[in-house]
Amino acid sequence: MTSWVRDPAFARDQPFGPQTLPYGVVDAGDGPRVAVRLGEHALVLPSVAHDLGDLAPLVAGPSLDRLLAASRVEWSALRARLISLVTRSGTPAGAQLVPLTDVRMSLPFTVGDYVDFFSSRHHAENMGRIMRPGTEPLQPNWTHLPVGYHGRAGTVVVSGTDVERPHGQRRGKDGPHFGPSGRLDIEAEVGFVCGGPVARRVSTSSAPEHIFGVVLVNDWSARDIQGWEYVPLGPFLGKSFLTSVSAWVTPLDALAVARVKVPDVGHPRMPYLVEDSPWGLDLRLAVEWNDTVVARPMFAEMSFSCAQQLAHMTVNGASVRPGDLFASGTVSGPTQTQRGCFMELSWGGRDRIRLSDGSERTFLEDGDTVVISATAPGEDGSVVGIAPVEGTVLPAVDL
Ligand SMILES: O=C(O)/C=C/C(=O)CC(=O)CC(=O)O
Ligand SMILES: [Ca+2]
Ligand SMILES: [Mg+2]
Repeated sequence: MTSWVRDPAFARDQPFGPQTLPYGVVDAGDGPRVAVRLGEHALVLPSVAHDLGDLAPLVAGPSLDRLLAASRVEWSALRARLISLVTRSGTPAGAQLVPLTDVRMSLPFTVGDYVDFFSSRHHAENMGRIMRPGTEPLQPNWTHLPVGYHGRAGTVVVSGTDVERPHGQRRGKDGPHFGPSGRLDIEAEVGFVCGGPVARRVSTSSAPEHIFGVVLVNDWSARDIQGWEYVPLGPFLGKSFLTSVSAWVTPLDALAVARVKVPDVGHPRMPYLVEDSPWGLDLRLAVEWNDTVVARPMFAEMSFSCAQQLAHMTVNGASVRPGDLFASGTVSGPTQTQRGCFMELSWGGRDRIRLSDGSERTFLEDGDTVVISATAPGEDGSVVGIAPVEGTVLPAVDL
């Protein structure tokens, strides 16, 4: 039986086949509406409200906020209903299936609190070697807890938003200078979108009740601003100017087959960080710089899982609520071509990175475009996609 959806990209061997079904918010000229991605099309969900029955109100609003505020039971029920709807042969009455080229995407949910972790051992060690030569690359806390900082939720934007080069202070030989960043960088990360009931002290085993799904994150970073400002309190203006996320949220349910154990850290984890079932994820990222793939970071290398990060974030009594977003930290692997930022790829600006047009780079130039994409293994040999996150650098404004 073939599906009523006629789109060659809506196939199980393609990232956005019926095994994925990510949610986003599209505007096809009649305002923002919740949709599910089918290959290179968006199915506008209010148009099939009749088939969604009692679950239709979850996707009736202008964002994913109501869906996020529901529960894992409802998320799984809606997904099951959608799978049967998009794989049947008969077109549902009223179904509005729009090519992605005809819609404008918006930020799919209202971002609550935003946290950025630092859970790649390779990234942490490389940054230590580059930024703090001659010292131990890992701080003594690193293997014991997922190091992180609270970021700026209000500057999280949807994929496709331009990135204006930020101004700021940086270190100079004769004291600090002010001006446009000369070391604008990316950070390829995986973001976890929270949902479900407001909760505190979330255990690793109940973390999936509070994690709706996954996006890709580009944590744009101005290394010169960061290097001058961030001791001892951590990143501030060097990262708060913009953080980009995918336009589509891949449900955690789509990643069941991709679950893997996180690597050992060399000693037992504290009890609140022990997992009774593994929540590492085998996501394979690709970083494209002006059409050249410059890195293929492996998320399975991350030393702390999303469940451990959420457990840690709430163990002190802090609450998590729908719309909160936490990012994994830059995803870097052990090899040179698995590094998730240009600071590492160029080793602090020492080495030049060659692009396919023959040009060379260390950090971002005005007009450059970066696209981060990812896939994961799905059921029965299928492939699950995490929608790409893309941005183009604009020159700094005149101040
Ligand atoms: O180790 C450093 O000096 C700096 C590290 C970062 O900038 C990384 C950060 O923002 C967290 C992460 O993405 O892993
Ligand atoms: Ca980061
Ligand atoms: Mg940022």
